[in-house]
Amino acid sequence: MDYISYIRRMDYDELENFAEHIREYIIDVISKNGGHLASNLGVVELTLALYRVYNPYEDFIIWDTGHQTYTHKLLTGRWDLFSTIRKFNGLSGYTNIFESYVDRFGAGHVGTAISAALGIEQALRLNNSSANVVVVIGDGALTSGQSLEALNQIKTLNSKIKIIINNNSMSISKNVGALSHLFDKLRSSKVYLETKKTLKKSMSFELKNELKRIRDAIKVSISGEDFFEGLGLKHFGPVDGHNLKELEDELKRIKDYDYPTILTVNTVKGKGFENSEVNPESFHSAGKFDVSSGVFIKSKGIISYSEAFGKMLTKIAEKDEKVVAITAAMKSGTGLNEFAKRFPERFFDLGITEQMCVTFAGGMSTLGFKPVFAVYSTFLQRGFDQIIHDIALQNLPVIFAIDRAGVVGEDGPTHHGVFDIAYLKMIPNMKIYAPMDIQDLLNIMHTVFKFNIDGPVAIRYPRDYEFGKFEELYDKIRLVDLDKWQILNEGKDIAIIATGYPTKSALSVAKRNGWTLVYARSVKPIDKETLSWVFENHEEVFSIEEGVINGGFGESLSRYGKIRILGIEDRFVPHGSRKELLKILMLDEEGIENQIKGVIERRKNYEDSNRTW
Ligand SMILES: Cc1ncc(C[n+]2csc(CCOP(=O)(O)OP(=O)(O)O)c2C)c(N)n1
Ligand SMILES: CC(=O)[C@@H](O)[C@H](O)COP(=O)(O)O
Ligand SMILES: [Mg+2]
Repeated sequence: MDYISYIRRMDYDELENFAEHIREYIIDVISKNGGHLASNLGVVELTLALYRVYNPYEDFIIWDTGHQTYTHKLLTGRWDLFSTIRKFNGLSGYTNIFESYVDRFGAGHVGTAISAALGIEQALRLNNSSANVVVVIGDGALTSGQSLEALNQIKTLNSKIKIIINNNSMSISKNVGALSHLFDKLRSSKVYLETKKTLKKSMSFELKNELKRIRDAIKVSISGEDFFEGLGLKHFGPVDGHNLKELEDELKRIKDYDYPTILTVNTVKGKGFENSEVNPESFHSAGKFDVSSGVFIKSKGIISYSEAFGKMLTKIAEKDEKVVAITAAMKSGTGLNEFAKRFPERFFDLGITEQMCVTFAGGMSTLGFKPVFAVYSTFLQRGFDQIIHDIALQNLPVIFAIDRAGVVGEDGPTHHGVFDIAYLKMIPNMKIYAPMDIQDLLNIMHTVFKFNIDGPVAIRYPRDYEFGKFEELYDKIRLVDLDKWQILNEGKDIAIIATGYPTKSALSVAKRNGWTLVYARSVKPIDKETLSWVFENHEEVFSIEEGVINGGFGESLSRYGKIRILGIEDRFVPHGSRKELLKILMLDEEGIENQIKGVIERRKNYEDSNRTW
């Protein structure tokens, strides 16, 4: 069904009913699949109005981050498939160019849309095409470094793009930084909105112009020169993002302007579902929930790595006033809520600025502080140069708490944290630890802070959980020899050297088969003594890691002897549950056993066939 011509035939009452229908559908599916509920509920009307004015099949609509594109997907040929969203083999939770050509540019990370749109616009020009280029970007994403870099080029590139700010005052948590205050002021220019509402029915042309003049005066008076106008864009709005008629009028107005334009649209994150309106942060990246109560469906008695990390850091900070925590807009995801409440003066949410966070941590460390940058593995990719240039080169003692290391599940390839071992391991001075379980995460943290570190340290752990309570684990913390590998099972012929999460599965396999299992808590430095012992005493040696093989842990061991590496082959991993993905990657217990037995079998067959000859 072609929903674009369908919505264009509707009157506003029909359109409003359709918006409600879309909301109900999204709520129903996301309550079962999990997903970015609040962001999507906020842009239903915006997407409908946008696609009545622009045609996504002809124009180029670029959605920043792509996490708010559920209505876009529903309207562009994916209505019937929507129940598969974020499931293995189902629709992606983001824009994805392999899924549909109207997903003009794939995303998942924040802040790429304006850059991509400017590139697309220049390419269209070279092709003599007059298609429109429109960006939809959240107020959080607009504050990220790459967005600002791109905004700075709009005038120079003689661009005509239209940027729509979806201003809901929220990143995942409350948006931070000076620009967020500017957006708040714009949002609450109620004088303008209310005057407009009162006058709109009887508005003459003169009155309309007078109103625009008032609006412009308000914008300038609250912010000095309008920030966006200073960058060469015409700035319109704010417009009520849930009023279809107003939205459409304003979108039509900017469509034909021959200059780059930015339109501020005020939306309510989580709109239309009471629980997500009241608590948009919890419903940003929502797990499964019960629609009637709005309560999340969670297993009881579990603790996640993130939660354990956050609690442990709070404990450590109680005793050590030099410990500070830094996040790039991921306070709750990285488990830092408690720390932020306990030590507000030692907690820094710097917004979506991973590069800045790395260098900021470096700066603090030069004055004797112990900065911990808690960051998802995939987002730390943004800070790669800063890690080398600002931290490692100066051997600064900064701790990188790398959450979501390994496959993350339903967010998929944009978010899997499978590259960090490879991109960190090659950096001189960098030490990398990968705990096999939550207990050892706490042990590593305890040890790292006990003995002052003398350079950068990364601790990587997965988006996973265990049954148990923090207090019980905390009671058992102990100092560990960080750089010494542990022989957890001594067997014969076959040895496995495992690091991080797959260690537990590998241990079960080793025990069952009488093989040796060495736990490499330290990815770098390599424990050469234990490694030599392994090579000298076993016929076949395997390594296991939840990360890419190219440039990974196993590859660094291959310099010292013959090793078979189990990890992630040279391809992007799709989305699906973590369990499903570990299975297809053959990194769960069954997969590890089958891979090793397969090698042994092939070797035996080869030897047998050689003997026959
Ligand atoms: C580089 C990067 N850092 C962090 C994130 C995590 N993240 C996803 S959405 C988001 C907030 C975006 O806020 P906004 O753009 O205002 O969108 P909203 O959800 O409010 O509509 C963050 C921090 C990310 N996807 N990419
Ligand atoms: C869009 C985005 O990047 C985040 O919202 C991310 O999906 C959060 O992931 P978690 O659910 O693992 O915190
Ligand atoms: Mg926002």
